[in-house]
Amino acid sequence: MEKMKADIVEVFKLPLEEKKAFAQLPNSLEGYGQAFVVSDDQQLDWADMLYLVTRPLQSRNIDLWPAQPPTFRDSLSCYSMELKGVAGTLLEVMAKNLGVAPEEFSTIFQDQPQGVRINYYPPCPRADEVLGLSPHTDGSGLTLLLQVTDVEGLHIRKGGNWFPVKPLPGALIANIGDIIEILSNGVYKSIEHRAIINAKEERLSIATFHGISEDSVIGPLAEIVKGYKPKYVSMSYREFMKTYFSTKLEGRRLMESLKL
Ligand SMILES: O=C(O)CCC(=O)C(=O)O
Ligand SMILES: [Fe+2]
Repeated sequence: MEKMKADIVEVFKLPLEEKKAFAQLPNSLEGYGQAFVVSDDQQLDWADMLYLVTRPLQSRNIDLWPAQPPTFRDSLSCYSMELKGVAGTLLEVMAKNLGVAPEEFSTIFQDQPQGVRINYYPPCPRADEVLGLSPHTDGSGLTLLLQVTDVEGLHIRKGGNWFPVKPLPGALIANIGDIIEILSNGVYKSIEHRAIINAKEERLSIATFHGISEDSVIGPLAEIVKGYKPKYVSMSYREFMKTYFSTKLEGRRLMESLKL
């Protein structure tokens, strides 16, 4: 964890010319760039990011993994493996809580697809006028978030109010994503969150998204719905992701639109 943190700080210190070597390609989310640009006229968030697919292993696009600092690729591989373990354990516990057969959950989360997004928020003297990351819920199953520095910035929304989440050394924050909310028929709720900017200090965070296998269908699990009414529409994972990425981040609007 510490090695990953140290290396990622170095990556964002690289001169722009070097960062361009792993820049996002057109129509791709992977690489270095800006978060969630879906239209030319939207107001942009005050952040740069580096998004890399880490699992399944054959999906890795190593050319986009920064080659500097020299330990970065190893640190990320190792971090990815450790977090896969943590996510797997949490998913098992959630399946148990939901009364779902562990096999059913493990089939959906087979191979544990995983993507890592490193967010870099530069300081801004007019910090109160820009947002680091607009309010949103994650399109993942489960997100494990690491705040790299001790600069505060993450807020979660509960009962209409925003609450800051203080960075704790060595701690990961587990955020439920939209997919678990749908699969659990709303028993687990995906958490609305945002990131704010600091006037003087930069901030870095690493969000590790755990998704489901590409061919899955997302919908409330039959074992959970039983005699009750499903609360969400079912759709293919591909269709869900297409909808997620073509919608501007806007709190829980997408999730509300998927409710029956
Ligand atoms: O920077 C943060 O603390 C939040 C990042 C986040 O929500 C995301 O990458 O989805
Ligand atoms: Fe998020």
